[in-house]
Amino acid sequence: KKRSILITLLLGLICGQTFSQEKTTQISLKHGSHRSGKRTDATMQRWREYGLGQFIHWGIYSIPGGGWDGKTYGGAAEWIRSWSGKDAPNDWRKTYDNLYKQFNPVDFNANKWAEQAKNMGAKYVIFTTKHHDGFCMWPSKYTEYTIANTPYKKDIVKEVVDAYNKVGIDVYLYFSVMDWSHQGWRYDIKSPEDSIAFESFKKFTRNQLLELLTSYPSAKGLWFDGTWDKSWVKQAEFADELETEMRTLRPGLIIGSRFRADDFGKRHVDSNGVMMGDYEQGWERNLPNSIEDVHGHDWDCVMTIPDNQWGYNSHWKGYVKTPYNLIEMLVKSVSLSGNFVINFGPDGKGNIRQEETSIAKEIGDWMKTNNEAIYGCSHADMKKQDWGYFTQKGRKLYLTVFNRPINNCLNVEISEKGVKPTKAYFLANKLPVAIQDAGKNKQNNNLYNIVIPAKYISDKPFVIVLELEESQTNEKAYQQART
Ligand SMILES: C[C@@H]1O/C(=N\OC(=O)Nc2ccccc2)[C@@H](O)[C@H](O)[C@@H]1O
Repeated sequence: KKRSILITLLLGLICGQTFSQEKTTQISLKHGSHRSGKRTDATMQRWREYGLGQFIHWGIYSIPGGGWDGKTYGGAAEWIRSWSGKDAPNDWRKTYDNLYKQFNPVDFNANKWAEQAKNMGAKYVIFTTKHHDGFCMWPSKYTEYTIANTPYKKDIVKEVVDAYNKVGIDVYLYFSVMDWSHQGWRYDIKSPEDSIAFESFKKFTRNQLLELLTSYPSAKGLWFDGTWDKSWVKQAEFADELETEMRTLRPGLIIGSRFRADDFGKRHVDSNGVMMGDYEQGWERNLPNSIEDVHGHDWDCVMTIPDNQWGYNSHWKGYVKTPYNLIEMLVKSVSLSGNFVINFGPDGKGNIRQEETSIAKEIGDWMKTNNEAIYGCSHADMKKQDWGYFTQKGRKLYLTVFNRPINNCLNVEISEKGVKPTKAYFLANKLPVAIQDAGKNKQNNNLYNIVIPAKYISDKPFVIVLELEESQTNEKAYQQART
């Protein structure tokens, strides 16, 4: 018996020692993350308070709109140039590569787009300067494949930046590193020829990025894409130095986690699990389900209205999200301390389609009444309830109700020890709402029922404000319990 106790103790010691070594060993990286934790500067805080953004995918791919010669195809419309075989118009590439010669969006009016985005309640816009096909919506001097060589001629990026800034919406520039139009682009680097070609591509990419930052100084950040292929993943040093160069050129610049890979090809988070970039960009057409999924990072979710079409597609297939699907995703994003960005795909003439216009209107109407529960709000340390979501700003909790309980009682569990709600009222009309004390649960948390008046009818999600007393301790008491 004594021997077995001794062996158990020894094993425990060895495992404990191994575990503690794994926990503290950091892999030394030259090109991993250069900062951990959230950025605390004012520019990033402004980004954090946006809540709602607009994505715009607009380019040559908007001309075919997912089809050709009267036939439509299933893939993402902005990828049409890459389609081949039965899923593509025959002899497609040559046709596509000449489409820019007919790009003349006569209906384009950046001020109208900006007005619509303003009315929707968007605080920032992400605009495609260059998508994977390599066509530049600005007159880049590093390639002929630009807006300058189309019948339209004018600098669309400038028109968008100026129009959106004029109505107080910040602009972020989407840039695809992958560029199918450039001779030097490679998916991987497998030969000396690949290396030489890719060196010219890297130089071209750096030139274009510095050109964008210099030409549009009011752009607050870059939203990178097309960085998943091995060729780019192998450029840890180059990409790291380029990111540093861009941040030096534009102090405060905001760049997400999708730009570069570390010394070992790790993307989004480096080999030590530390996020690279200022916010997590992996939530693409996907949302975190809990605050744990967010890992304490800033993040944005970019979302299409149909299933998976970013560029204009004349025939939306599959499920098209309703305004209230999108409003629920927006509130859920803010309740988990993220931003929600809704994509619009204007057509080849520069029109925003009717479906997107009516969604923007419906969301805008809801935001006009309820934006206090969105702007500047973030996660509340409250137990998630079925009736909807909590967002918080200071000592105000915003309860956005999507699923009204039959008994009209919104369960609320306050884990901050000793903190009680002082009053509750509808955000829309400030009419008071009763707070019923419902005792304590087994974690000794205070329970309450917020009682929605039976006569209150709403066919839309609504917000109740719950004001809390000042917190009794600077550390939330329950956190001590958890450690
Ligand atoms: C915003 C979208 O970004 C893309 N691709 O994103 C991703 O591939 N996202 C992704 C992939 C795997 C996991 C997580 C995100 C593009 O190909 C697409 O055309 C669009 O511009």
